[in-house]
Amino acid sequence: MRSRTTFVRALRQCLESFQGQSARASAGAHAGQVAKGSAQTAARAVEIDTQAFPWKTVGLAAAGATLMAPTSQSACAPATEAPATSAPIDLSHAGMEVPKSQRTVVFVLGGPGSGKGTQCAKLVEEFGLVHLSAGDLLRAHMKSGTPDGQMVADMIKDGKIVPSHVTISLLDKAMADSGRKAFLIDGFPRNEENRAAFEKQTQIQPAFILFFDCPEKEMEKRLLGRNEGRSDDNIDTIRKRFKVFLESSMPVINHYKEQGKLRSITADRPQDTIYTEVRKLFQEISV
Ligand SMILES: Nc1ncnc2c1ncn2[C@@H]1O[C@H](COP(=O)(O)OP(=O)(O)OP(=O)(O)O)[C@@H](O)[C@H]1O
Ligand SMILES: Nc1ccn([C@@H]2O[C@H](COP(=O)(O)O)[C@@H](O)[C@H]2O)c(=O)n1
Repeated sequence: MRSRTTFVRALRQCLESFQGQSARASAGAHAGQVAKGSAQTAARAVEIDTQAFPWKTVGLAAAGATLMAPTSQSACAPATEAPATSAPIDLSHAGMEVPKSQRTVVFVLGGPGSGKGTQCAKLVEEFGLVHLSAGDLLRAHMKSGTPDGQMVADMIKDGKIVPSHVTISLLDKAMADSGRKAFLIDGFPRNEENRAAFEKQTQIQPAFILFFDCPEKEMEKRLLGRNEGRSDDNIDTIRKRFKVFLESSMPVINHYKEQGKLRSITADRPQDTIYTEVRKLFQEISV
């Protein structure tokens, strides 16, 4: 089983290999923006470029980071605007696949509208982790014209959980395409089937689970006010999603609680107050 120590080691390795550079890769986050919400942003999850920013932040950020990718550049494009540096370059950022055994994952869970995507965007901004939202990847997939796209669209509209093999394939591909090692996986695993299939297929155990604990009333208010044109942000589907969360996702959260891996955050507070607590979890492991 992969431990917290392993997570720290992986992050340190990244840190060491990226001194002098900062980077950021995200499933849907521009700096300072909320990560969720559109197929376009999800598509960016797998578009990582190798251009380097000057060193900006400390800790995991340094570990991290590749830039948000301009869509015209391939993952293997040379670092045309990189500042001069004698620091070693991690080839994982140049399009080479990182071995699955070196991947480190934090699952980000919580009810619909609990603020997972919002807080992930802040973590991406500060720590440079790769944010992969399962929902965003599925929404992009449903628009991709593939044969199961309509099935995924119907299931999302109905608040149902898409078969694990579809979601895991998308996550696995996004992880591989990123060329990176440390991931925030948001909205996954949603049920026991998701959890067991991910472990079996990837052999990855999460470092820990970041859980946003939020009352339904508050989540409902947020979802109804989100206004991103999502097919499932209507009161009928929202109620179905709450039911699925209680019946299918809570057992997964309880499983990780029993394993001592749950880091629970009270989520019906202002975003910045929440983030102050969230970031400490990641600072702890970056020192
Ligand atoms: N702490 C907060 N207080 C008030 N509103 C918030 C807070 N955090 C997020 N929001 C808002 O609530 C809405 C839902 O947030 P977000 O998309 O981050 O939730 P989520 O858990 O990722 O949802 P989903 O699982 O449905 O994708 C957004 O409009 C966001 O701006
Ligand atoms: N592991 C998952 C994650 C999501 N879905 C489907 O997507 C919908 C939206 O998810 P968000 O995390 O963006 O709220 C969700 O209601 C499911 O229909 C899934 O099937 N499996």
